[in-house]
Amino acid sequence: MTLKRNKISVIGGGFTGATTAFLLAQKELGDIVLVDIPQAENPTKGKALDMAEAGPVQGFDASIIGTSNYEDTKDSDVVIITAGIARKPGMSRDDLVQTNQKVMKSVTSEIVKYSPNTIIIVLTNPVDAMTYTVYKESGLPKERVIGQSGVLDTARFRTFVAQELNLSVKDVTGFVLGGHGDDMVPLVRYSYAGGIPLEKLIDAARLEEIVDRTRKGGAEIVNLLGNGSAYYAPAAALVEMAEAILKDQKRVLPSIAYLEGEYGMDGIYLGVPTVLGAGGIEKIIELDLTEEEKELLSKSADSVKAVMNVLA
Ligand SMILES: NC(=O)C1=CN([C@@H]2O[C@H](COP(=O)(O)OP(=O)(O)OC[C@H]3O[C@@H](n4cnc5c(N)ncnc54)[C@H](O)[C@@H]3O)[C@@H](O)[C@H]2O)C=CC1
Ligand SMILES: O=C([O-])CC(=O)C(=O)O
Repeated sequence: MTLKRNKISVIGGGFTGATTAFLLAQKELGDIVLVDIPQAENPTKGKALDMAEAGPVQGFDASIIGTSNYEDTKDSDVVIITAGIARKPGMSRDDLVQTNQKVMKSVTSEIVKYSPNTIIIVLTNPVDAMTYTVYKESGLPKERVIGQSGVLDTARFRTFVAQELNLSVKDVTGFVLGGHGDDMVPLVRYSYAGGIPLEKLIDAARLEEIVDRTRKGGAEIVNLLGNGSAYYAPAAALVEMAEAILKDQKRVLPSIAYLEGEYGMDGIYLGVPTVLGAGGIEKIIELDLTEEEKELLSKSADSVKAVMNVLA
C-alpha cells in the first residue's frame, strides 16, 4: 500500500503565509508549497529552505518548497490564501478591498487550474468579501471555499477571558458570529470557563469591555506593530482549520461560510458555526438568536454587504 502525504499550498509568503507554513510543517500535516510573486521568489525559496532546516532539530518530516510557479501546487489537498496587502495603523480592513480583490482573482484562477478538487481557505482581508470573490472566481462548490475569522476572533476573546480570570485558556470557550470587522458579534451567552457560563464569573460591564476589546483585537495589534498586522494567532487559526479538514476531524469551528437562507441571509459569506471535515464545510449549525443578537448580526452583515457592493 502506498501512503499518500497531504499537500498543502500556501499562497503569499509574507508574515502570515510563512508562519502558517512553519506551523503546518511542525505539526507534520503534509508537504508544503509556499508561493509568492516572481520578484519574491528567492526570499520565498530562502524562507522555505530555512524552515526545512529546522526539521532535524524540531523532529518533523515535511518537504517545504518556495516557488512562484503554480505548477508546483498541482493536486493540493488544501490551499490557503494569504496573498495581498495588509493594513497599517489608521487603515480599516475594508481599505484593502480593491488591491486584494485583484490579487484574489489572479491567484484563484492559477490555484484551480492545477488543483480543481482542492479546498481553499482564505485569510486575505477584507476576508468576508475576499472569500466571496474566491468562491465566484474558482467555480468550486461553496463548501470548498472557506474564510478564516472566527477561530482567530474567538481565540482573542478566550485569551482576554483567561487573563481576566487567571485561568487556563484551554478551559475557556467562546463564540463569535458575523463579519470580521468592528461589529462582529461575540456571543457571551454561548461562552464558558470549564463549562460555567461566563456571565456567572465576570460582571456584565467587564464582559462588555472584553467583547469590545475582541472586536478591536486586530487594530490593537496593528497599532502595536506599526507596520503590518497580526500573524502568529492568524496562522494558528488557519492551521487548526486545515488540520480539521485534512484529518476529517468534524471539528465544530466558526468559519466564513456561504449562506443561502441560514440565519435569514442569502448570497453572502459570513462567520457562522460550522462542522469542518474532509468535505470542507460539512454543516452550518443554526442557532436560535435573541432579538438583540439578530440585530447585531444583521448590522454586521450590512457592513460586509457594503464591501461586497464595491467589488468589481
Ligand atoms: N482574516 C484574518 O483573520 C486575517 C487576515 N489577514 C490578512 O492577510 C493578508 C496577508 O497578511 P500578511 O501576511 O501579514 O501580509 P504580508 O505583506 O506580510 O504578506 C503578503 C504576501 O503576499 C504576497 N503577494 C502579493 N500579491 C501576490 C500575488 N498576486 N501572488 C502571490 N503572492 C502575492 C506579497 O509579496 C507578500 O509576500 C492581509 O490582507 C491581511 O489583512 C491577516 C491576519 C488575520
Ligand atoms: O487586523 C488586521 O488587519 C488583520 C486581521 O484581520 C486581524 O488581525 O484580525
